[in-house]
Amino acid sequence: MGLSRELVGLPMKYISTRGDATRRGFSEILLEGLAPDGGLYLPEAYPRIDAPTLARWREVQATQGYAALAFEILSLYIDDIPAEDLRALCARTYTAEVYGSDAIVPLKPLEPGLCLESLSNGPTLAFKDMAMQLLGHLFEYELGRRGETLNILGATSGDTGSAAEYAMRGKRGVRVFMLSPHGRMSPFQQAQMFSLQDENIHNLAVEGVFDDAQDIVKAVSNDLAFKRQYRIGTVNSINWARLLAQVVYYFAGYFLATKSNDEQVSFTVPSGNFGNVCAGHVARMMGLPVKHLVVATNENNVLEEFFRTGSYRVRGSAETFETSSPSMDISKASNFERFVYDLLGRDGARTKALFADALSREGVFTLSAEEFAQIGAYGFQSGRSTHADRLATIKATYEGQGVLIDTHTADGVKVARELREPGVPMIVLETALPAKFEATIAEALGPDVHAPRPAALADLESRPKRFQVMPADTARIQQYIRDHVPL
Ligand SMILES: Cc1ncc(COP(=O)(O)O)c(C=O)c1O
Ligand SMILES: N[C@@H](CCOP(=O)(O)O)C(=O)O
Repeated sequence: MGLSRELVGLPMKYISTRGDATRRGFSEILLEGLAPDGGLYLPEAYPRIDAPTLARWREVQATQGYAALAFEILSLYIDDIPAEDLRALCARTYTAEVYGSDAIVPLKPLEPGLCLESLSNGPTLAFKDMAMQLLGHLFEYELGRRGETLNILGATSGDTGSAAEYAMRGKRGVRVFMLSPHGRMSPFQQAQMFSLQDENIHNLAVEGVFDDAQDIVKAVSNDLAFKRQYRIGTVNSINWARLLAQVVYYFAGYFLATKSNDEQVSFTVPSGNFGNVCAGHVARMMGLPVKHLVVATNENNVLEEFFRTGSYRVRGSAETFETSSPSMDISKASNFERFVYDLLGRDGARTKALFADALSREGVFTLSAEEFAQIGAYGFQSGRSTHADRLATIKATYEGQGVLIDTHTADGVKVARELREPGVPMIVLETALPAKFEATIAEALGPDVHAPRPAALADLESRPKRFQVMPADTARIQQYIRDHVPL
């Protein structure tokens, strides 16, 4: 596939998926988010892990823990932060105190050959904390070093928002403007965000779906004059640092599920914006022995359809269903562009033609037969799950294995059970905890089963809320930012 490089100590630089070949360092793209040509940043080439390195990393995880493994992986991609500082940032981020156990991402067996990787034991009970906590420390470090401030503009369908706000609370020099789809998140998710009273946190509930909010984030990021004047940064997975942090738990999960590096595993990833599974793609490109990356969607099945047909057909707001796995109610997977860029042999002009031209003109693009034939080499498979599947899976997993799972993880487990193969362990990423989606848990299991929640969140939904409803209008959001950012 020709997209990797050997570990020979070359400087690590980043380029855009849309053809801007300007080589930028990590710290620059950390604060920048989207590339100036509207593309997404990727490393010039993926570092390729040889067998001795993989063996050493297995040992590092077993003897020194997750933070040390994170440092090993991150240091291949970040060479403009001194190694000792980066090591300290990893150690400060990945602690048992924040993630509930020394293992940080323990595996939970479901049945022979099938397990969950627990990614949702951080402060906001979703996998977003795995990367967002690191991002909070990285932003604070880099802004402190430069003596600058940053105004983060984000979009959330339920979990990125609270993870970002919890990670950025009290961080020097950082303000957060978080757009969410008004009325479409669970009561717990809304309360997690809207109950925050911090001055530097602004919750803007947009009249629209997640994709409308994400479109606004991209439009603002593409207004380069505004972006520079108001120092706009991003925390969505369009920011490469988010993805990079997520690469680590694919390695960690692999080491926990296997005894030797000769074994292969597959991962099933409940998917929406394609950030999580794209991190798995990066891990696989680095040489992690992953057989399949299974993309599990809910009824909003744009991605499942793509991997089945080669056509990427985004849906408008009216066609985006409101489901019981609301964080995956996404019809334009912004991160998907990174994978397609790799699939097209890193042809920036073709990627731009598909994403900037065809998609905005017609709302759809279809790969050529030759391009579609390449997908198998990248290990992707896909499946879809519905509300009835979620209820049945939550019930079967609770009654059969005594494990209570959330609605998004249920989408993953349903698809994993369909696609797993004998002899290849299947790891399903647990992307949230059931406490966030109580109504559907009650629908699946009856009113007597309660999802446990941390004592500190017992009264969450009854706390006073601070948020503002706004139209899905880029100019109005920009005006709100002008009104709240001193120049
Ligand atoms: C609980 C949960 N599961 C799955 C997803 C989908 O992940 P991704 O957007 O990285 O595909 C999200 C949102 O991103 C989420 O919050
Ligand atoms: N599901 C996400 C949507 C945003 O995804 P991101 O990974 O790009 O931040 C959410 O819960 O907000």
